[in-house]
Amino acid sequence: MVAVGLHGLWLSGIDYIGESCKMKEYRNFTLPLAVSIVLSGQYEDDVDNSEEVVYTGQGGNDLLGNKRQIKDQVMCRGNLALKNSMDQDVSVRVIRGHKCASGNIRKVYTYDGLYKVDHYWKERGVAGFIVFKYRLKRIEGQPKLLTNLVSFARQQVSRGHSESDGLVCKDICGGQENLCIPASNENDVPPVAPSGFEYIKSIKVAHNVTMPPNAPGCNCKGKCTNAEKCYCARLNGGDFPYVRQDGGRLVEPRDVVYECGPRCGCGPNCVNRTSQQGMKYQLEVYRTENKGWAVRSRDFIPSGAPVCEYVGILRKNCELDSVSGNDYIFDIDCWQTINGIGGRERRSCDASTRLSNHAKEIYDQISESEPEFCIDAGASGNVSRFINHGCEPNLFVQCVLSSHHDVRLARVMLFAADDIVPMQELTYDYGYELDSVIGPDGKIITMPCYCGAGDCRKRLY
Ligand SMILES: C[S@@+](CC[C@H](N)C(=O)[O-])C[C@H]1O[C@@H](n2cnc3c(N)ncnc32)[C@H](O)[C@@H]1O
Repeated sequence: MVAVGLHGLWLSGIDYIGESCKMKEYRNFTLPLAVSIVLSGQYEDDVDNSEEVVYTGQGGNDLLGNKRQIKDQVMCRGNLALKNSMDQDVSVRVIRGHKCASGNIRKVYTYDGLYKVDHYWKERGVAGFIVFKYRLKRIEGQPKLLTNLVSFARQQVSRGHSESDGLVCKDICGGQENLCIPASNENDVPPVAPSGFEYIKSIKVAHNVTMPPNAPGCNCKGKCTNAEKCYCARLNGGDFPYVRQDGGRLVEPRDVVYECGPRCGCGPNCVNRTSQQGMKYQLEVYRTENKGWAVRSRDFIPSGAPVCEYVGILRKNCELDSVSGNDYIFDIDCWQTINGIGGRERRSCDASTRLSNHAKEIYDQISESEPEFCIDAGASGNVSRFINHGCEPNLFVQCVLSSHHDVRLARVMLFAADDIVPMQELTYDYGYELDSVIGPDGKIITMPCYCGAGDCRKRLY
């Protein structure tokens, strides 16, 4: 917190601008002036109701012993600073410390927004000594406060679901995934559960789509480790796309990731099968105010980790022309992305320069400027069908080839673009070009974006 400038003091819970400050900005203020407080359960007299906090002033507390009040507090330093902030209507940052049950991190801190001190008083605290009390109220119009849902246990929110507010379904996947996926709804009255679709764990292929034969594989045994000898590593440009940390993390986005497949000699735990291991993070579907359903994680997700595959029915795009109103179509546009077609942004690694002969034969057949195939998760899909678009997303789309090498039918994986803290909405960039969606009457269709990002372009398409 000190390093990022959120709270400037290592030990004290009230950070303030002191009386010696000569900066012009504070010329007209009475100093000291509080700028941030940390609520960490240190004071026995603190009351924390999330949006409203009663904060105990500083001093008189046996910080090194049993943390109890051992003498009266005095109206100076941080205590005076909080009073001055109230008198001068200056907002204060509130940071909460959450105890971690395990791991090396003993406490996780969350920045919970700006509050204003609206009242202060003096009273005899629980231990019989004078303490100052400050009532702070959270300023309205800030993003919803999630801290009361968050109880960190080394990068993880409790996996029990019964305590989660608004639980409407214990497991939308009915036990199909490695972990259950609860759904909660605190927005509708009465609170409904997600419906109108069948949960499927893996891709189903439409009857008129023929999957390519299995691609040749590597001769490695057990786990692939030698990038020079491994055929699949060579397809990836001579290295493995994943590092082993946390069970496999993708180092960077690529045009295509070639994973080991059915004809490879390695076993199921090879790092080059990272996207084939199933879901590892506790995801939750929840109802939003204006975007329908959304997905968040109750676990911390490290950058580069696989989150889920976009699963649905693998269909020919030409079949969909007559179908309108399906919000769950994912075009497999890997080839178009590799070639920067239709405004798609090319990625840094150019896989097309290092394709196997087998893959090149397939690529030579592709002349389409529009994707031929898509994944339709309208009627059948997995949790990814609930993930919304974000203009500053925390997931990215990665095409993965594992059993065959035909990019038109690549698997679509979502990976963490950044470290993702628990309870943050998961989003990816849907990649629509503005004005690219045309209605049956030939007119452009637009859709507002409510992702809430600072840089939101305000339209999904
Ligand atoms: C694949 S679905 C995502 C899940 C969807 N919210 C639901 O309730 O099932 C895509 C649809 O969600 C909505 N959506 C996704 N991202 C959005 C955003 N940033 N702003 C507004 N609506 C969004 C749009 O209706 C979009 O067509």
